[in-house]
Amino acid sequence: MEQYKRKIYLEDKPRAEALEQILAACELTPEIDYLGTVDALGRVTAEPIFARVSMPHYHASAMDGIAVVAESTYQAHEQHPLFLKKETEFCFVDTGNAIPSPFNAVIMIEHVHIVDEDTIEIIEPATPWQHIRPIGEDIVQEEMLFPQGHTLRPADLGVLLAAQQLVIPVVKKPVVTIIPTGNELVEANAELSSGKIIEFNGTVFSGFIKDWGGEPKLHSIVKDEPEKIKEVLLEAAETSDIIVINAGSSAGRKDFTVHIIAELGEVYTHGVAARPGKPTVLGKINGKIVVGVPGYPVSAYLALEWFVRPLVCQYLGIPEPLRQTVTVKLGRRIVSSMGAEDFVRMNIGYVDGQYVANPLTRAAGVTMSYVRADGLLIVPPNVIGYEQGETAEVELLRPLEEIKHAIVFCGSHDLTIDLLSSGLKRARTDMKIVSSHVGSMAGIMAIRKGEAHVAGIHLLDPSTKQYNVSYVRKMLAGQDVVLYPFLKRKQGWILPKGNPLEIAAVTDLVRTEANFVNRQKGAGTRILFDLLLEEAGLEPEAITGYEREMFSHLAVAAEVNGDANCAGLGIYPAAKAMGLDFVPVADEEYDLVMTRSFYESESGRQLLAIIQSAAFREQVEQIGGYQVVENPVLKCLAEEVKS
Ligand SMILES: Nc1nc2c(c(=O)[nH]1)N[C@H]1C(S)=C(S)[C@@H](COP(=O)(O)OP(=O)(O)OC[C@H]3O[C@@H](n4cnc5c(N)ncnc54)[C@H](O)[C@@H]3O)O[C@H]1N2
Ligand code: MOO
Repeated sequence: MEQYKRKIYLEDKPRAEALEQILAACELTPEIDYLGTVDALGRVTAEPIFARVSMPHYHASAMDGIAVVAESTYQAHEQHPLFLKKETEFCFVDTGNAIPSPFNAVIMIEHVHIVDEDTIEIIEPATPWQHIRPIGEDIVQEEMLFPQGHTLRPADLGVLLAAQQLVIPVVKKPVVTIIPTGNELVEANAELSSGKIIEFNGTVFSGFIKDWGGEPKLHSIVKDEPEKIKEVLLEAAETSDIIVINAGSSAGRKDFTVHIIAELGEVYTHGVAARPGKPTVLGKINGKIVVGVPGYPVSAYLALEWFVRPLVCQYLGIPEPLRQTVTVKLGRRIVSSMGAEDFVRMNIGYVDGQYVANPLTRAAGVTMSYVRADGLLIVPPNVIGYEQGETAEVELLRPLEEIKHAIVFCGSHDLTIDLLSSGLKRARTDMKIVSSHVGSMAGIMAIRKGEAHVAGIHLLDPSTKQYNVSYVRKMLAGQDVVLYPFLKRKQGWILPKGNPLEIAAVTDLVRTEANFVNRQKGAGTRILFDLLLEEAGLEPEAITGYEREMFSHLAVAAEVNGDANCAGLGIYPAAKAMGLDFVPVADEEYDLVMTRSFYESESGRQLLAIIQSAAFREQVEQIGGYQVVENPVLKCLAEEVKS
């Protein structure tokens, strides 16, 4: 599209300034919907609402018993029981009954002695209006029940019905048209080919907009054709209150969102000083605000929250909801760029009485990091970051209670952890495992720094040929931890189907110049590979791809799957999962190192009970290449490590 030049340099406008501009530029006057009360849940009142009748609207008995004239009972006393005659001096009433005149008090049936059908005896006087709900005790006719701008909750609907308000003026939900654009986008059920991307941002945006009180209208995918995009934008400006156009916001050859908005209306901002989400476009077409959010999902979700949520709230006349925050200790150093805000997705664990948070990947295309995140650390523009161990405030994306009950699992990746996780969730709906796959060494370090409850490790000591024990004794010396034997699993060569290069030993990698896929430093598999090299008298330089590091067994298998000249080292189930060949090299011991306080805690006991259950063992052994250690005896006791 020759008429539109690439825009290479974006602005760095402070987010608050960009927002202020569009809030001021938004010309919408909220409209009113009149809804039946029963349909008004979650809606925002457009006007103050007053009671049409009182509740109760008559004097009502608050108890089961008898109605009396209080003044005529004053003589009653234990020594001078008073006898009352039915109809003239008392009448029976039940809770909720109207109190007939001239009665003005109720005595509970438990305090009444029934002498015969027409006579009762009381031994205590009643005070005027006791156990009577007077007219308007709850709601007084004409009182204001709710101001405008109130979001109606279930109990609010009860009040409205009781006050005979049957039609409620609520603010119309602002209609937000969402326009996904891109030639590469396809529907989720399409046949996939390289370069095609499933359109899912639109559905996520719709969900957010519903949650915020708007009415999403998801347009079908629009191709990168300026004329088509213009047509859709102009139509959306007619039929909706706010427009969200997705992608085409940065510097690509077909990123012309900004030019089209400028042509059809005006652009206020292209580029905000916040990451991810920087290449956001803010403008207006025919009186309607257009928010051009970047394509990368995480950037898009944040940009939507920064700019679309405030527009929806302004329209509805409600404040923006604030997230709960928690103070955390940072498990890792956080680096941020000066002059821009950084939104860092964080995992939070509750370990040894404090919240510890670690950053997840900052890649804007990794949706799972947003899905897994417990919170967002927002680094202000004038802060270049935080040191490890510093405290910081994190906005929560989940309830704190949920975070508090999570078992923080660190260390080497193993497929059985997912089984353990679902087993735990089945046994205890309030508990879960949060795992991060950082490798065995980093797992031990996390235990040492009090950032995790459990770490899965498989570290072979080349000198003793023994797994894990020497590492725990050395790296966790002086700490209150135990080493729990968990699994035996097969490690071996992960190879393309049919093993075309006929690899069976490390020397074969050199002979065939196979493309090796390594694991990251500190991973148990990496240590095993280095030992194999050493035993064969080889240097890392002899291996093609020694520097190519993957962070999990499955990632290694996925690499091998795509390349007939490839080879990796990893566990059998990863090879099996991808239909690859496997040549066993070692039986390794995958153990769990945990703080003693966790081992002895209720959560720890629960976790070990699942590990030792027959059902779990069966599930694990079915995968193949695994054996759960039966009747395990702790390999390392806290006392040994401590001394
Ligand atoms: N040379 C530069 N390149 C890029 C820059 C830059 O400043 N200079 N910014 C990067 C950043 S940061 C972001 S964020 C993205 C924004 O890209 P666009 O808004 O132009 O989006 P696309 O390129 O069309 O898409 C990017 C990516 O997003 C995913 N995507 C897009 N639409 C959808 C959808 N409807 N559903 C799901 N996923 C979607 C998809 O993975 C696309 O590949 O630009 C960087 N580049
Ligand atoms: O701004 Mo991009 O949105 O950093 O990923």
